[in-house]
Amino acid sequence: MSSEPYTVRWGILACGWIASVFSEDLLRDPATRNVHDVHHHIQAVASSTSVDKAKDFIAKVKAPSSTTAYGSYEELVADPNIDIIYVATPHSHHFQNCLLALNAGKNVLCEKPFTVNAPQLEILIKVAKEKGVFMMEAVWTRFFPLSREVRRLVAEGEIGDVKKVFAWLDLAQDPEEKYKDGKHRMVNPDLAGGALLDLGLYPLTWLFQTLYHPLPPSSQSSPKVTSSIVFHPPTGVDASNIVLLTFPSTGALGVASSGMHVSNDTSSLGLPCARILGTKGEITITHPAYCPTKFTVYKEGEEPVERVFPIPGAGMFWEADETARCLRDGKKECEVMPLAESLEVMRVMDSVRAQNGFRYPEEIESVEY
Ligand SMILES: NC(=O)C1=CN([C@@H]2O[C@H](COP(=O)(O)OP(=O)(O)OC[C@H]3O[C@@H](n4cnc5c(N)ncnc54)[C@H](OP(=O)(O)O)[C@@H]3O)[C@@H](O)[C@H]2O)C=CC1
Ligand SMILES: O=C1OC[C@@H](O)[C@H](O)[C@H]1O
Repeated sequence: MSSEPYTVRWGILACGWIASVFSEDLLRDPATRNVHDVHHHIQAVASSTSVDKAKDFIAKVKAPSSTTAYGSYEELVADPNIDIIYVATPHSHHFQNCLLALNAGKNVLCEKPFTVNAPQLEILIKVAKEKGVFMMEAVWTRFFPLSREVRRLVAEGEIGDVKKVFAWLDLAQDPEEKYKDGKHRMVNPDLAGGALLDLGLYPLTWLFQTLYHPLPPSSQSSPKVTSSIVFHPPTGVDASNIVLLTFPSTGALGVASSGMHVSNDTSSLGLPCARILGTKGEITITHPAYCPTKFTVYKEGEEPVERVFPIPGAGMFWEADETARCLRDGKKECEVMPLAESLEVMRVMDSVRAQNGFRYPEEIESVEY
């Protein structure tokens, strides 16, 4: 293998909050996280609002002044100097933006949740395969060294057979007051708002990466879903939810909950966001579920073992590094976040919404675009 790092040329689609966090992470020297095999270059940035917004974004994240600024997503996906498009629009727009990029023959890393519903994701997967390009949902949490270590411990039976997992992501946001006009993407049904799609993805990630991902493919069958939702009456999206999953091949149970009214760790006290219960012990992950830095292993008759995993930056670079390795190696998907598993999670969220009579406007549920 060459000793030169493999460089990926990124195209950033949208200039909102997470796009800036991700871009700043791309620009961090990989050596600061002891990564030497891949490197990231921001080739171009596009805003659907204006080219000036893209220019301001480039200046704000301190991307090189040679970075191309576009005033439309169409121009971005047509740029032949881009290897991969990072989609950072609200959930409602992921389907159409990913399709745009895929149809232009571009590889895609799309922010979570992948789409509004599973039928949309099925189409994206089909198109990505037809075009022969790489695609992945940007579930950054899965790529943390902490998550990899937890998956290893679970797979190697450190706490025996995992039979129950409880996971939470409640972030108190006072939506009645803070999002009073109903326009913010957290509560806006036109942007696929609500706790489940935005926050619920993370506790579901903890269930899936401990109760589903470690299983051999022949045992990875769809979980049975039972759920309850409490709505946010001003806009009709879900404010809070509890999802109970039963995994048929192992008989393991998982409870995932998310919401916008209370917090599962109001004062950053190091309270749990997940408890992984096995027949020989437990692993407790500290809040927040999207970027925890600590877990503790408890076993009968043994001192608890606490493990700390610092994040040198925002922590989004680890998913970018893995994406770069996949592109370098010619892979079309990543085994850490396989497309089939994204689809399973999306199907769970579809079931939860169907069980509770929660549908978004037809325009964004549609598979026609
Ligand atoms: N991985 C993580 O930790 C996080 C992931 N996310 C995910 O990232 C996505 C974006 O979230 P976030 O960055 O907070 O959102 P923002 O509202 O800050 O940014 C979204 C951007 O999308 C573009 N956009 C295109 N069409 C629309 C539209 N109709 N309404 C609003 N914006 C539009 C705009 O960029 P422009 O005008 O430049 O085209 C806008 O700035 C979500 O899907 C969310 O789930 C969010 C936060 C954290
Ligand atoms: O992905 C996310 O993680 C952090 C939350 O604050 C944010 O709302 C969500 O989109």
